[in-house]
Amino acid sequence: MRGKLITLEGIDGSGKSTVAGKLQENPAIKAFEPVFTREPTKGTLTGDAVEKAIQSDTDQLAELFLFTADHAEHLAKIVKPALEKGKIVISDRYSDSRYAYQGITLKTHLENPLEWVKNLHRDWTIVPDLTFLFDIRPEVSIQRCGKRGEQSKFEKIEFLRKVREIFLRLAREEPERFIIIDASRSPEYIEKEVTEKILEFLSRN
Ligand SMILES: Nc1ncnc2c1ncn2[C@@H]1O[C@H](COP(=O)(O)OP(=O)(O)OP(=O)(O)O)[C@@H](O)[C@H]1O
Ligand SMILES: Cc1cn([C@H]2C[C@H](O)[C@@H](COP(=O)(O)O)O2)c(=O)[nH]c1=O
Repeated sequence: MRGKLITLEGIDGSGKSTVAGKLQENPAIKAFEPVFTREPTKGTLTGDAVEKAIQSDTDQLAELFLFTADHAEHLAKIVKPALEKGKIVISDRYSDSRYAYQGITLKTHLENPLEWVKNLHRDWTIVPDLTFLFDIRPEVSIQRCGKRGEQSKFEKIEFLRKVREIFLRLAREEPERFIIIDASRSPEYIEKEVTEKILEFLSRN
């Protein structure tokens, strides 16, 4: 039986990686022996290319294709093999990040970048079975990013406000797939809520 793909999404600083780390140590989640992964991938040719691209003023269309190439590699080498073995896969960021972020960065290149990027994926991607959207005001998430000391070119309030709007639109369009999490709560509270929702989902599917 095919496994289940669960994704964590949200703007920079929304707390996805912190909760992903907690889930990896959570006994109730560990019992399912899930595969934890992320996009952009780490330690791969495509993930390294993405890392370099987002640290420089790479053309937005070129950046999209690098993120998308990384997604193809992620599917082929990690996601598909795990799902075919019946495993649960939990990914910290996935395609919805591309739709939300490049749906904004490509406004200078394309008339309707969100639909164009979604169509680019349509015939070959794997749609998640469950997506947690860590929703937070960019004013709060940017403060958190500042505290952790690193600054990516995407960590700008007005940009993240537009990215957040796309994430919320994606969630409205697929209410059966998305669970919106109030990411302003404590990491402990969010871990508990996400764990409960995952266990509930797995008991039904
Ligand atoms: N619920 C929370 N409340 C307060 N601070 C938090 C919370 N979750 C994470 N943080 C802190 O905010 C910063 C960003 O957290 P984290 O890296 O988990 O966010 P993220 O969504 O993965 O960000 P990015 O996508 O940019 O990697 C870290 O310094 C982390 O310690
Ligand atoms: C998968 C993906 C990510 N991004 C952006 C989101 C972040 O600002 C950076 C790096 O992500 P991380 O979680 O901080 O490692 O890249 C994007 O623009 N498009 C994507 O498809």
